[in-house]
Amino acid sequence: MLDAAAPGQIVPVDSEHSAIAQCLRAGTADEVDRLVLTASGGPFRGWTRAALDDVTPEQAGHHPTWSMGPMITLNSATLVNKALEVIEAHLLFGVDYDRIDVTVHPQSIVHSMVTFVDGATVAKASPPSMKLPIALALGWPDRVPGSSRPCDFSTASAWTFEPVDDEVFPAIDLAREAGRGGGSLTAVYNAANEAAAQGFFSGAIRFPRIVEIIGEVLAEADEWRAAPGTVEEVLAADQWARDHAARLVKAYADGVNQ
Ligand SMILES: NC(=O)C1=CN([C@@H]2O[C@H](COP(=O)(O)OP(=O)(O)OC[C@H]3O[C@@H](n4cnc5c(N)ncnc54)[C@H](OP(=O)(O)O)[C@@H]3O)[C@@H](O)[C@H]2O)C=CC1
Ligand SMILES: CC(=O)[C@@H](O)[C@H](O)COP(=O)(O)O
Repeated sequence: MLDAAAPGQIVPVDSEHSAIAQCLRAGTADEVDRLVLTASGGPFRGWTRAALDDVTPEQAGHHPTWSMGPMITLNSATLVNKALEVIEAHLLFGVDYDRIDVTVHPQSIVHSMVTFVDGATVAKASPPSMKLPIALALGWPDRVPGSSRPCDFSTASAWTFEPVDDEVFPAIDLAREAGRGGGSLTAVYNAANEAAAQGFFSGAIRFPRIVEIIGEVLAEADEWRAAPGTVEEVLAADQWARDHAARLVKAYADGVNQ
């Protein structure tokens, strides 16, 4: 898709990538040091790995700051949403995985940031609403007046940032590995997640198994490391990963390591 698009033809709508696109206006491509994606941390921020074993689909369906559909809400809870956003940021902005960070910002007001080579970090802030990024994408590169209410600095508020707990939430590390691996591995990651998520929604597997299954599918995915020549090859990788993840879901549901 990136190869087929004309320069500037793809305008991001997702709040994080919209924020990065806005921050990037503050400098040249050569002046970019790091991209910093913000994550709410989801409903289970601060939980232990053991506590996640008993999470229900209903609990995973309650996002702390955004009202979204069931799949992206579950992906936010596993941090797979942020993992996919890291992959997307790499593809959209051409920045190496080593230079894309994630920070947990539970208030979801700073939607992402760019750090430049002189040490300046430019952040994009607005109350959590998709109206602004959608309006900006429609009007791009012009801003649409009144598309969202701005931050209110007349009352006290605190914006906090903390590191991701990669031990409890390994989804982002796995995505970086898949991205660095190249080929169709990121498609494998996405498809394995979708199949494992269905397993969780149906009650076949526990919550932490979703990301464990992604890791297990990726560990067997060496045949998909080659750069795909056609869309059909990507779809074949997608189907292979869905089938493999579904087999793992069934094995867990049948009692192995559940
Ligand atoms: N909601 C938000 O604030 C944000 C959403 N996004 C992204 O936007 C997308 C939509 O999210 P959201 O609106 O929250 O999700 P919803 O679950 O509310 O909506 C998803 C829609 O996609 C349709 N759909 C799902 N699978 C297929 C398919 N195979 N073929 C055709 N239609 C399909 C569903 O149809 P049906 O109802 O019939 O199943 C549904 O109408 C996601 O990719 C999400 O990551 C990104 C940033 C923010
Ligand atoms: C609204 C939006 O753009 C989502 O991507 C949202 O940011 C997801 O929240 P998490 O940060 O919890 O993944």
